[in-house]
Amino acid sequence: MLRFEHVSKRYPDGTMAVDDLDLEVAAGELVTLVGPSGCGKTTTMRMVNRLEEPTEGRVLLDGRDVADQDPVTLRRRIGYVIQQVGLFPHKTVLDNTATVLTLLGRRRSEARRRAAELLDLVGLDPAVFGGRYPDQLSGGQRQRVGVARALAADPPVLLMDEPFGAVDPVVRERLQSEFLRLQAEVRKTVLFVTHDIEEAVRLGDRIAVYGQGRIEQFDSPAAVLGAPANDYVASFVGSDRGLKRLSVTPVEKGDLEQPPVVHLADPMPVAVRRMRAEGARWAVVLDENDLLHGWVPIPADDGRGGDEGDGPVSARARRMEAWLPLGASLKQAFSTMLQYDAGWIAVLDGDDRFLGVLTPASLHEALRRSIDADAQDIARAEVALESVTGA
Ligand SMILES: Nc1ncnc2c1ncn2[C@@H]1O[C@H](COP(=O)(O)OP(=O)(O)OP(=O)(O)O)[C@@H](O)[C@H]1O
Repeated sequence: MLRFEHVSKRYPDGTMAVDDLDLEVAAGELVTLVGPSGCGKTTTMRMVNRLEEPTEGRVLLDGRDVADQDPVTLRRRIGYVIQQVGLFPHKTVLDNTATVLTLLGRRRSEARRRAAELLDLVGLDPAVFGGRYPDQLSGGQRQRVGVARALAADPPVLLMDEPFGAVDPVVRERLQSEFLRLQAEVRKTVLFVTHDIEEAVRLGDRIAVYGQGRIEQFDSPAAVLGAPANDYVASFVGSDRGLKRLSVTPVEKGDLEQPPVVHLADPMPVAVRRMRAEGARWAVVLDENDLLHGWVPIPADDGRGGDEGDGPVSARARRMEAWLPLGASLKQAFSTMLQYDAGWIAVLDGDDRFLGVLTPASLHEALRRSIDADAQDIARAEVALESVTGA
C-alpha cells in the first residue's frame, strides 16, 4: 500500500534527516513512528504527501511513485492530522469539517450532512458542536475536529503527526481509545508519528523505532517490548517495559484457571462436595443459561461437619460483575481487578460463556509466559515456566 524504497532526505543545509529508509505499510495497517525529537519522523511523513521531496529513493503509494503524481490530487487521497490542528478560526466546526468536501465539488448541503456524520463518528454531537467556532472548543475537541476533517474525503491513507500531543494525559488516553475504536471501523492505512513509546505501543499494529534518521527496529509492539533489537531500542522503550507489555498482551485461554463451577439451582451440599474435592474455597456460579451469575464461598467449617444448609446455591450465591472478554489485554484485566477490588475476574467468550478466571497469580504467569515466548520465539502456551514459589 505505502512503501519507502531506500529513501533519504538531506536538507539543503546538509542535515541528513532520513537515511536510507525501507519501510512498508500494509493496507489497513496502523504503523507508529516513534523516536526522540529530531530523528526524522516528521520528514518521513511529509515525503508521503510531497510536502518534502526525497533526495534519494522512492515513496510508492499503491505501487505508484508519489513523485509522478500531482500534489493536489495526491493530497486528496491522504488525510493529514497535525498537532496544531490548523482549523479555520472564522469558520464553524461544521464548515471546517465540510471544507474538503466542498473543495471536492460536493453540494454544500451534502457536504454539511456528511460533515455532521463525521463529527458524530469522532464523538462530537453535531447539534451541540457544529455551530461553534474553534476557539469555543477544548484542546481535545479541536483534535477530534481535526480527525473528522482528515476523514472527510474518505482518503485511504492517513498521516497523523503527534495529533494528540497538545492535550493532557487523561484526554490523550481517551482520544487514543476513541481513535482505536474509529480505526477498527474505518480501517485506514495510517502512519502515526509520536515521541511517546506508550502511545506507539498502544496504537500501533507495528512500531518503527527511529534512531538518528534510521529505523532501529520495525516490529509488533510485543516484540519491540519483549525483544528489543539492540541497546538503543531497549533504553528507548525503558526499563519498565514489562509493565508496558501488559497493554499489548491479550488474555489467552491457556492463561485461565479453572475453579469449580456450580449452577444456581444446584443443592448446596453438592456444591460443597465439589469444592472440597478440588480443594477450593469458592466456586463460580452460573445461571440456568450457563451465563455468569457470581460466586459462592465454601461455608465456614464449624467443627461439626460444617453448615452447608440444604437450600440451593442461589440462597448463598453472590453477584460478581468483574469480567472480561477473551482477548482483552492483561492491563485491562489488572485494572478491572483493581476497580472491583476483586481477587479474581471471570473471562467470557464472544457469546458471554464462562471460560475460566484470572487471578493475580495467573496474570503474573501470563506476563512471564509472554516474555519467555518472545525470547524463545515460540507460542505462549508452549512455554514451560519454572515456578518462583517452587509450588
Ligand atoms: N527545513 C529544514 N531544513 C533543515 N533541517 C531540517 C528542516 N526540517 C527539519 N530539519 C532537521 O531534520 C531533522 C529531522 O527533523 P524532523 O522534523 O523530521 O524530526 P522529528 O523526528 O519529527 O522531530 P520532532 O519529534 O521534534 O518533531 C532534524 O535535525 C531537523 O532539525
